[in-house]
Amino acid sequence: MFHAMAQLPLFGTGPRTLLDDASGRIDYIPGFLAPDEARDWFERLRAGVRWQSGRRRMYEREVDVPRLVASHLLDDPHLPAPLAEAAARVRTAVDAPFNAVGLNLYRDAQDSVAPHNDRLAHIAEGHPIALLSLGDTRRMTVRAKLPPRRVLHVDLEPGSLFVMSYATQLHYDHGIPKQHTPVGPRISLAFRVRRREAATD
Ligand SMILES: O=C(O)CCC(=O)C(=O)O
Ligand SMILES: [Fe+2]
Repeated sequence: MFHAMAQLPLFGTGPRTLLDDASGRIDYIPGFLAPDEARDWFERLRAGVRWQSGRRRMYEREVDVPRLVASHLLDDPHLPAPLAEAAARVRTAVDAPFNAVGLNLYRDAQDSVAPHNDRLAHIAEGHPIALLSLGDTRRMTVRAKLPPRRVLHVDLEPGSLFVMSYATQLHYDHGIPKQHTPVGPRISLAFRVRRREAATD
């Protein structure tokens, strides 16, 4: 999945493969972006993206998801510049034809994403999901769907890249829980290869 790993500019402690077996592969690359660059993209995206309150159906009601969201196709002529730059950068490390990015803004410790797997009906089969983190560090929990329910906790630091293979979405849920200690805002960029028929959804 990765190429030219040795040539990546690394500002952290180096890439780590957190999981690599029949259930899938997860890689964490701290310091994928330089700290200044991560800060710059964070500020520009926080100010420049049309953030929306996400809605999801829960039983009969619609409820707000506890974070702000946005999404873009990468061939959008109005793609905000930092997203185009980020997509190009991610493509240098992950060999996948990413065509869409989902953005999440966690405003504070109360914002979260519930455990889930990304919707495979929307993702072209076999392609990974790459999460670029900006802003404050939040902890991701990855938990196997079946017993024994193996759990991974990963602190997603600013400027890091977290890559989950397609297979992991079948075997694991991932989420960002609310936390008890105060934390500043975080933005994540989720790069995906969307199926053509799902590209506008
Ligand atoms: O914020 C993150 O790093 C995770 C986001 C996520 O799981 C998603 O957008 O599907
Ligand atoms: Fe997800």
